[in-house]
Amino acid sequence: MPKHSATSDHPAVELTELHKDFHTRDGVLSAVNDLSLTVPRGQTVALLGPNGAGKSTTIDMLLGMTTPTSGTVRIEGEPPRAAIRRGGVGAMLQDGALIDGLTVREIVDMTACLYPNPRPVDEALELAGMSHLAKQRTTKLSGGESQRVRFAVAVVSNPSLLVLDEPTVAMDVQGREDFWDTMADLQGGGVTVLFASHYLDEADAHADRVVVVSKGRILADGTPQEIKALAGGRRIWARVDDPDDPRFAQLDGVSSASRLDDQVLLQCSDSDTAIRALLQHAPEARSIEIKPVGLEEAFVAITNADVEEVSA
Ligand SMILES: Nc1ncnc2c1ncn2[C@@H]1O[C@H](COP(=O)(O)OP(=O)(O)OP(=O)(O)O)[C@@H](O)[C@H]1O
Repeated sequence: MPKHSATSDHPAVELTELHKDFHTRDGVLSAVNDLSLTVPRGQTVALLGPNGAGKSTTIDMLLGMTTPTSGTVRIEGEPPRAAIRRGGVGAMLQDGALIDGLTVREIVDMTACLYPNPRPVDEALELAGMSHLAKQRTTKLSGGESQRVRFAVAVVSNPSLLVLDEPTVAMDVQGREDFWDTMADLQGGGVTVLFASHYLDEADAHADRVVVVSKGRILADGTPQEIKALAGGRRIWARVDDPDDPRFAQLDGVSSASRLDDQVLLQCSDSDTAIRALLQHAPEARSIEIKPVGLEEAFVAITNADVEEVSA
């Protein structure tokens, strides 16, 4: 168990009405806009959003690296710096530089010395799959290996909260699998995880909760299942004689219809009702497929709806 997990009743993360404005040549850019988020201990949260959504800025504020324009950040009831000082937080950042000229072990060892109750260095190297490269100098590492070192650095303080900004970028398929296997062990031990990612399959497979952010605001917040349901649940594809028939969109259980070559694609609010209505309206329908909406499609639908709303 992580050492801080039972010390207080506060949630792992509490972001309250966070705002961050950047003053640029073109005026004030609102990177994070009234963002509030509470993460209970032990939960794994994926922060998803298009480029420039405000994910990294939110993470920077969470880690005390950027001061919010307004709003508050608490980690297990404390300001970020206090939580980090006691070793309660491990972080992997997008551009976290590794000191040149040191070996992998020296870097992890040096980091361990900064904290009161670190994990044994060998264990951190093992968790990151870097034991065999412990003597390697950081300048000789590949992109994926460098990411693993950042992970070893993140876990060596024995944190109860891991904050990871696009953790598996540059990792190959095996590296990603190993990483998530290790994460599963840490999650099983009660560690809270907040990670930003562009890999929606990772969020779907490994997060308890998905928070979709765009233009600094939260657009959707729920389990991967709930987020997928927001985009309309299921879709039906069928070959029909007239895929342009506008009456498909009016069928019971159907929220919208579109043509795909010689098929009609029905976006369903209730796929059971929709399939009955489809067969009644177009008995010739064939090659019928019903598929759930994936997280990727849901993400696109949610963020596109936001663009349309803003430009309307
Ligand atoms: N230091 C800064 N000065 C000015 N603007 C900034 C600064 N840092 C970030 N921004 C702007 O704030 C917005 C949010 O950026 P942020 O890096 O948080 O997005 P992100 O969701 O992490 O994007 P990505 O997925 O591309 O990493 C962007 O428009 C970005 O250009």
